[in-house]
Amino acid sequence: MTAAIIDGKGFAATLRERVAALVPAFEATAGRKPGLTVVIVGEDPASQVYVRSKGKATEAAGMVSTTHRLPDTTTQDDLLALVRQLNADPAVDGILVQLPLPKHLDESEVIATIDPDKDVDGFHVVNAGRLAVGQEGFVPCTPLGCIMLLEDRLGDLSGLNAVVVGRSNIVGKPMAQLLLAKSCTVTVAHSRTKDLPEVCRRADILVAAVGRPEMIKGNWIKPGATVIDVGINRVDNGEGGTKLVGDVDFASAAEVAGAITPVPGGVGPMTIAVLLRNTLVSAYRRENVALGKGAI
Ligand SMILES: NC(=O)C1=CN([C@@H]2O[C@H](COP(=O)(O)OP(=O)(O)OC[C@H]3O[C@@H](n4cnc5c(N)ncnc54)[C@H](OP(=O)(O)O)[C@@H]3O)[C@@H](O)[C@H]2O)C=CC1
Ligand SMILES: Nc1nc(=O)c2c([nH]1)NC[C@@H]1CN(c3ccc(C(=O)N[C@@H](CCC(=O)O)C(=O)O)cc3)C=[N+]21
Repeated sequence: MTAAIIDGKGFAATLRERVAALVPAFEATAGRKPGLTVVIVGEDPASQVYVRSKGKATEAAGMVSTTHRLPDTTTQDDLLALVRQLNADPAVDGILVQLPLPKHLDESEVIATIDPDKDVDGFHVVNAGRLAVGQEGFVPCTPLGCIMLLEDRLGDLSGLNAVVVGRSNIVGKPMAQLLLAKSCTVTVAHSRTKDLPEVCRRADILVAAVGRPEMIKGNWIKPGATVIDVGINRVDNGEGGTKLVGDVDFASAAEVAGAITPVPGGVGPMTIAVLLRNTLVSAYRRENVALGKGAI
């Protein structure tokens, strides 16, 4: 069997267009555009690239993008003061503090300081709690993007066996919560899981969010399963350069799976598109402008 390739990049482009199409109605009512502010501390080159592409995508969708670039020497107090200032700024609908932060800064305190109703990353404990109990809030962009791809491909997910490999607060755990909310039977695997290949083989839906290049092999996959590869790993390409690979060994997995996301071009582009979607939703909610259910 050769798996269908799930075109995350194409789906993300369509989602960005749908977001952009909903901006004018907001602007007409609120008298301003939705605004996303990104805060980046330090010079990490990969983070700089992500932040630039977020800024470009935000503007392309007709929203206001603001970026605060802070030096490595920024103190915790400086960063918290900036977050509080953004919380109080009515033109800011979404706040994203790019992670990871330099080691001397306390990420959890920074996230806890963001107004949960501007937390378009969905990382605040209030939003994690809302997701856990099924209340409206913000869902982390990467897992929400994965669910969109899964529902587009499979329709109703109820009753399917889903295995999530990875239990981080930003990907694995919210992914498991979302799959549970869609009535999947969910298993969360991690570094202490016994016989991971066997656990993976039970999955109709396999989500890999591990951070280990090409760890999940084709013979760990149930024939016909849908495989979502969240991993983004930069590795040697054997010719003196680098390339991006996922957490799934794409070549062997594609021979067994029914459908699979590629890296790049799969989940990554969805993360940014959902960030724009969350920012638009935040703007509509904050200004009490009606956004029909299921509009985005
Ligand atoms: N596409 C996108 O937009 C995004 C991609 N990513 C990528 O997704 C991947 C995961 O990210 P993130 O969740 O932040 O990573 P973390 O490092 O926070 O979490 C990794 C998880 O994988 C588990 N794990 C590690 N090694 C193994 C192993 N050998 N067997 C089983 N489980 C293992 C860990 O288990 P334990 O808890 O026991 O330590 C942990 O729960 C990374 O490649 C990252 O770059 C992340 C965010 C967005
Ligand atoms: N507060 C915060 N929120 C985040 O959402 C966040 C973060 N910090 N820190 C870093 C991770 C990682 N992340 C990605 C976004 C887009 C791609 C993406 O677009 N990837 C392209 C390839 C990009 C390339 O070529 O380098 C793809 O997979 O096709 C990947 C990864 C968001 N993150």
